[in-house]
Amino acid sequence: MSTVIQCRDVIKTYDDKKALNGLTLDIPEQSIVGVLGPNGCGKSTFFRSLVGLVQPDSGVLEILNQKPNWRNNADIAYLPDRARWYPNHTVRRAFDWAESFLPHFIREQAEKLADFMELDLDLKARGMSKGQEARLMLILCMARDVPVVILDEPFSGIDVLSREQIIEGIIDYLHEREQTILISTHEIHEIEGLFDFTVLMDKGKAIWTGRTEALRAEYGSMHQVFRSLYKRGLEL
Ligand SMILES: Nc1ncnc2c1ncn2[C@@H]1O[C@H](COP(=O)(O)OP(=O)(O)OP(=O)(O)O)[C@@H](O)[C@H]1O
Repeated sequence: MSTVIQCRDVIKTYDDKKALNGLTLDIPEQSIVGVLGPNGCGKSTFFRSLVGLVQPDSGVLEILNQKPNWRNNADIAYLPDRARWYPNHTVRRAFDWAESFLPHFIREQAEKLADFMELDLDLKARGMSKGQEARLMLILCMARDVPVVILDEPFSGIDVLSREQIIEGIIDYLHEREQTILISTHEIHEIEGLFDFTVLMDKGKAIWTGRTEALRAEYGSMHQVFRSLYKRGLEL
């Protein structure tokens, strides 16, 4: 299977802190990838590097067979952590904006997802709960027909019941599409069934990468995975 992302010995230092400390991994195309690890292990820095928002100090990083650059960002949907929407815009206006400015945005798909996630098109961002705003941001990425979707903690702020409902629905939706989807999350126990492929990070490195079924076969439950692989215990 061909790879869509390749990283070799990528290092990124902030002041004297190594956010990425020799990150090496390959991500196969058309897979749903969980990028997991404790707070501060470098997940967001990895994602920001993939869209060119962060320049690594050294190492090799390629996405869609190119170094990250603004031109191939048209083919990547990226949801940053802590993303917010313009307070005065309704969901409908956000979709108008996305239709004009986001390459490969499919409005019909966005409206289907909004309906499915019970997000009223007339709701303004300033009147939204944290969870409703998180749904809007998720839809703006998921409604794009691009080869790579990168979601940095897309479920934070969404309550457990809604999260389960949304996740169940998007499993079918995602498996119908020929995209590579990277998702970082701390909600591991609820969504581990979603991932074909898992990257476990710690201290700026990938400490395990591979098919999720191989991870389970090697370690058992995700709980056991984290007990075995993270000496600091369960911090997710
Ligand atoms: N702009 C920055 N300036 C200084 N340090 C930073 C910056 N961004 C990240 N860091 C540091 O780099 C390390 C990795 O941060 P990063 O946000 O990539 O981790 P993370 O795995 O996404 O964490 P979390 O799960 O808490 O979101 C942390 O120690 C963080 O404090």
